[in-house]
Amino acid sequence: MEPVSEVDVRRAEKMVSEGAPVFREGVAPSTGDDGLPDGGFADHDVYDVIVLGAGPTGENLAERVHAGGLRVAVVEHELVGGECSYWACMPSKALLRPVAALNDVRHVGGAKQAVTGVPDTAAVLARRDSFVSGWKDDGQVAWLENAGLDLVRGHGRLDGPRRVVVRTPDGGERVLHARHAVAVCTGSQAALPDLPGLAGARVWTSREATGAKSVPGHLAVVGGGVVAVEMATAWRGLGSAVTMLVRDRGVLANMEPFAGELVAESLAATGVDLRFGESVTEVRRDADDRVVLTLASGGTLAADEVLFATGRRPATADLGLETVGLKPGDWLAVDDTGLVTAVDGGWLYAAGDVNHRALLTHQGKYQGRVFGGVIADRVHGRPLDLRPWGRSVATADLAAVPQVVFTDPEVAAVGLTLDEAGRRGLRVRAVDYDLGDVSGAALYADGYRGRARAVVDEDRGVLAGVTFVGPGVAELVHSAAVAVAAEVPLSRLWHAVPAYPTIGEVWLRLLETYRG
Ligand SMILES: Cc1cc2nc3c(=O)[nH]c(=O)nc-3n(C[C@H](O)[C@H](O)[C@H](O)COP(=O)(O)OP(=O)(O)OC[C@H]3O[C@@H](n4cnc5c(N)ncnc54)[C@H](O)[C@@H]3O)c2cc1C
Ligand SMILES: NC(=O)c1ccc[n+]([C@@H]2O[C@H](COP(=O)([O-])OP(=O)(O)OC[C@H]3O[C@@H](n4cnc5c(N)ncnc54)[C@H](O)[C@@H]3O)[C@@H](O)[C@H]2O)c1
Repeated sequence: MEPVSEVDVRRAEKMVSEGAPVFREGVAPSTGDDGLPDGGFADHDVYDVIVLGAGPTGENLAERVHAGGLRVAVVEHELVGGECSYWACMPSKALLRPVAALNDVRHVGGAKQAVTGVPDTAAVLARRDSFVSGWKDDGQVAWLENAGLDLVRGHGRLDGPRRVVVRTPDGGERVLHARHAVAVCTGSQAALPDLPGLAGARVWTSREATGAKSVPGHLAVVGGGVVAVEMATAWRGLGSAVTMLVRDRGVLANMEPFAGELVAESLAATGVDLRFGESVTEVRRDADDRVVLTLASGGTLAADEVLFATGRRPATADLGLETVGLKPGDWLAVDDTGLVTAVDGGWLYAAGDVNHRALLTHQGKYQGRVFGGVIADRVHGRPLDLRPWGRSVATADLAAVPQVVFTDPEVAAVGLTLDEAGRRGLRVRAVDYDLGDVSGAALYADGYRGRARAVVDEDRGVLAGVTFVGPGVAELVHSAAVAVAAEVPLSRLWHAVPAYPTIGEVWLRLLETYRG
């Protein structure tokens, strides 16, 4: 079976076997002005760089730092691989994929007649379990070790500049010293509202929603963001009755408005009870073990489970931030090279969810690659390239973040929405196209419904953002990411000829519409 690890194990093994740079004592020497106390601690507890958190971000950052010839410790208090591998991206997509596959077939005349049953939910859950390796991290630990990184199991806390105290699983304590840098890659956790009764009501967060062992009869979902719509899609597709309680007027508020509209329409068509402008004021479990929600509009709603998909908070509450002058529980704002802006001395970095730039695995990995390289360059005294899109800055975080929402229809977007571009003061024009009018889309699904928008930066003749909504559009997102990140002039995009008849021919239709 393919490695389910979010990191490409084979690539790492190849890299190691090909003799990628390994730590050599002396490459990054302690110069005496490195701020470490003289003696009093074991050499093996002195590292060039300490990485807190072995999620996708920490793994990538540590690998880059090590590739730069530095000695790295990675501290992890739960599973190597982090939220993404075990409680987020992988299990959620493993639940969604069978639902999407069935939806696809049900929209193709001649094929749909072959689908007469319902999903085998036990098989779906077992497949999900295999994608999270039964919540065991042996594969990722092996990757880490093969990559030459030292794993330190336990809860890490800062204890002043460049010092980390690790509470180890055996109840002991290990003190680590960093010669050069500490990189906080501790991610984020589900944020729950402060509601009466919530603490004792055994509500679901994204962890329970992606890890459930059975299909709830009736699931209530609070929230209208990405987790809410994806989990409503998954569990509705697997047979749950689903009620969504959305306090806003629509879902997916940060995307182009038509994305949320099409997704909400489709959720309603599958039988999801969508209630907009609705909030929960109290939660309790009743004697029958049902969860009872008191609603702001009056009345109550009883369900078997309730998922609070109400956003994220940084995993910084118990990180010793107060020992370096920061406030526990805060996001860690960084500059474009990853340095925490509020801490002097150039030693504290933060990457991934915890810096709040873009809460997505691929952006965390990207930051890991960029910031890891920066750390190594700074240690070796090599010049940085700080120009926008230079090797030492995470420019894409600001201008070209791709995201796919795996609902039916899918939403694939990159860069700025029309609204965001306007707020940034760009002179832009929106170009819209009905995806159902593209031959490849019509072939893909009978009655195909979808829409595309390109946001054109009129002053520069390039794309500021692109959004596709429709079945099967997920894989289009990278073409759009290339166009936006590379700032391909529209005049040149005409020469990127989409193959006929694919959904990608929407690119041609968007250009024709823009030209008029
Ligand atoms: C349900 C859901 C689905 C998602 N789906 C997608 C998706 O499809 N695509 C996508 O791009 N993104 C998705 N995301 C977002 C993605 O999961 C995060 O952006 C990603 O996990 C962030 O990676 P990270 O390494 O920054 O943090 P994390 O993955 O949270 O890793 C942080 C690690 O640090 C460890 N840690 C924390 N504190 C300490 C400490 N003090 N000491 C030691 N270790 C510590 C944690 O145990 C963890 O292993 C999803 C999120 C959710 C909730
Ligand atoms: N496919 C993907 O890329 C994917 C999938 C899932 C999650 N993610 C990432 O994970 C992050 C977290 O997702 P999320 O959906 O939890 O957060 P979110 O910020 O996207 O959405 C939170 C939702 O909860 C609502 N909300 C917040 N507080 C509330 C309250 N007290 N009562 C009622 N509603 C409340 C908000 O209005 C919003 O609709 C996102 O930033 C997203 O990028 C990505």
